[in-house]
Amino acid sequence: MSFVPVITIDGPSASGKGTVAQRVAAALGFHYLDSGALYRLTALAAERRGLRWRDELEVAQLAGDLDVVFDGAAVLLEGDNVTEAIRSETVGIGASIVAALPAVRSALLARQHAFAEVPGLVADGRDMGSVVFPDARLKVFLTASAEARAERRCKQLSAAGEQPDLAAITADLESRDERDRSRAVAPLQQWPDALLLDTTNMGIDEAVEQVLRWWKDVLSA
Ligand SMILES: Nc1ncnc2c1ncn2[C@@H]1O[C@H](COP(=O)(O)OP(=O)(O)O)[C@@H](O)[C@H]1O
Ligand SMILES: Nc1ccn([C@H]2C[C@H](O)[C@@H](COP(=O)(O)OP(=O)(O)O)O2)c(=O)n1
Repeated sequence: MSFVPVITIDGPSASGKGTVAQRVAAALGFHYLDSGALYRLTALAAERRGLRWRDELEVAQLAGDLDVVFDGAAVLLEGDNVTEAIRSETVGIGASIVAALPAVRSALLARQHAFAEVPGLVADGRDMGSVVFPDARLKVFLTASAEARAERRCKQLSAAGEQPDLAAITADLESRDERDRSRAVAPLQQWPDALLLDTTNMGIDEAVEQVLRWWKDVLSA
């Protein structure tokens, strides 16, 4: 696996990881892994089966057996198009809850490794550089202030036809970040080998350009 070049982009919710990772992947012709989608799919599948998000063994078994197809931008769960359903705030909270269960994380590991194919992979999440792809050639920790992230999430939800409440979104982001940071397994953290990219006052283009510059540096080192 390690001969496939991997770029990891980890960071808190709504920092722009997915947007930047997809743009970098497109620029380099690399594959893209949205690892958060796997936790979101697990949470949604559990809800649909009537399981509680904290039932570790049942949810882990479900995660291991997930029938998922990533078809371009579309995501199918057991043949059902859930592209929008997995993006709701409720499913995001569920994802953060199931993601704290060690057996669920193990059940999703092989599926994530399978994304590392030639010519390369850009993977975004919380533990891409620390646990899933520790040998990645470039590791980025992408963040922004809680205010900037809450505003971005609100705009994103409005564009999707929801009517978000800024105060509720801010509270939700903060409690999700806290859960993701304080869990025992694979906590969200900026590890020493990751380069910090704070996009509080930076546009998407600039963030993408910075990652591509770092990648050039890696290749020429
Ligand atoms: N640097 C940036 N400046 C302004 N908005 C951004 C920036 N990066 C991302 N966004 C916007 O913020 C929202 C959340 O980005 P997303 O990539 O979904 O974040 P994450 O994957 O970290 O949750 C998107 O609507 C995206 O267009
Ligand atoms: N590699 C990952 C990716 C996501 N998670 C968990 C933690 C997050 O709260 C949820 C949802 O992740 P996702 O990246 O889709 O969430 P955001 O779009 O950043 O809000 O899943 C994780 O624990 N490890």
